Amino acid sequence: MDEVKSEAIGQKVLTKLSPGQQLIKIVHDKLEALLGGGDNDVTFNSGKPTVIMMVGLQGTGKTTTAGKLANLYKTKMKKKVLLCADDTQRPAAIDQLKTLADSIEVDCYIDRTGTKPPLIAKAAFDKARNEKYDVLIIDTAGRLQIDEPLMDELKEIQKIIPVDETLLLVDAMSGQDAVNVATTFNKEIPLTGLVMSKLDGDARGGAALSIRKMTGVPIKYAGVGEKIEDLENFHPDRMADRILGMGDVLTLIEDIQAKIDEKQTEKTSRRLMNGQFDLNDLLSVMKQMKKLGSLSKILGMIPGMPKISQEQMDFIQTELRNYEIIINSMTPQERKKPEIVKASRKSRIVKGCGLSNQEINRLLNRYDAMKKQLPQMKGIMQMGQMAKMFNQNPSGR
Ligand SMILES: Nc1nc2c(ncn2[C@@H]2O[C@H](COP(=O)(O)OP(=O)(O)OP(=O)(O)O)[C@@H](O)[C@H]2O)c(=O)[nH]1
Repeated sequence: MDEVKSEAIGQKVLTKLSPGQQLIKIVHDKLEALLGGGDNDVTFNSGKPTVIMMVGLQGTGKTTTAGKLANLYKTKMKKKVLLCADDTQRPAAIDQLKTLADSIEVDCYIDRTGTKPPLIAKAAFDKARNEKYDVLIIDTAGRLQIDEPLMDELKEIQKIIPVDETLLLVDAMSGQDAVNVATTFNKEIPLTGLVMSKLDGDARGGAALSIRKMTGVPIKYAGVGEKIEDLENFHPDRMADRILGMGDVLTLIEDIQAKIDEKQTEKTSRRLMNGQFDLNDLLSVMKQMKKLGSLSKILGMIPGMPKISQEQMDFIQTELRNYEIIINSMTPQERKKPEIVKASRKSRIVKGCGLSNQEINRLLNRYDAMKKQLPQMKGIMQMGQMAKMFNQNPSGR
């Protein structure tokens, strides 16, 4: 399809979206462009082995990923693969790679005689060339932090054998640290690609964006689990989705739009803005939240929200239910002016709602604390307004 035509279709799709969705789509596309670009896969040589060197700090997943790549190239691309255990720092790493190699029936070059890593790499390369392997994957040593001996060793390997791909392992969970590591590695030994490991974890993966931007090096693969088949080619669009939590944001906006009682929300918002907040307002906010589903569902849909355990969630839900029961046992005057609820009123409410004095005190203390946090409360109440604004057509039609 020619570009003009596809652009016209793209515009048509865009104009069908609400302004909020359009905004998210534009940000998404921009993110995708920033994350992608460049060559997103390994290019294989013909007639001589393609040499891939895995580098990175300790525990980032080099050995595991070396095995995963060997498996991918062997099973999906029918390549003859040789692994090289060049991590002489950690003897267990040699056994780890050998076990992985055996499990996928791939050859593994091992030298336990104290030979220096660059010479082991050279011997493995000679074997790969002489025995017509398509790919040689070298698992190098990791360090706790970047140091000179490590860099010298890697530079030496690059000097004595023709390394086609130097892939840096980046742990998605390590955030800004990963950005610093990648930038330093790339300055010392030019990288041809990055592998983000542990993307099956909780990390949103914002580090991928910074690393891509800071180094200009393409992200080629994503590790999505501990098993040998848990490796994917890197998809910038999926990563953009993940960073934005896009599906979730749209669902949240739609849910709010569909379920929130706009008139009630507006009324409560206005009262909040005027600094008026009583127990009737609290009851109304809780009723609106109930309509959106469980609290954990709402919090889970907001990008960047820390995970809350089921136990904590159950506790919060019970507290909210109790507040509702207590407020319903109060007189209209008490709801409007909770500060008048003293000992005798409390014992009447206790009798009415079947809960304890302590629980009533907790509600009143919470109410006091909330009143002090009115500015943030305003923001929450405005979500309903935002949803409305997002779904309006900009031309007003
Ligand atoms: N969940 C998850 N775990 C991973 C992933 N990749 C690697 N791991 C785990 O991370 C841990 C460290 O992986 P290794 O492959 O031993 O790391 P390394 O970089 O070779 O470590 P050193 O040899 O000490 O430098 C292991 O427990 C792996 O199973 C991934 O994509 N997801």
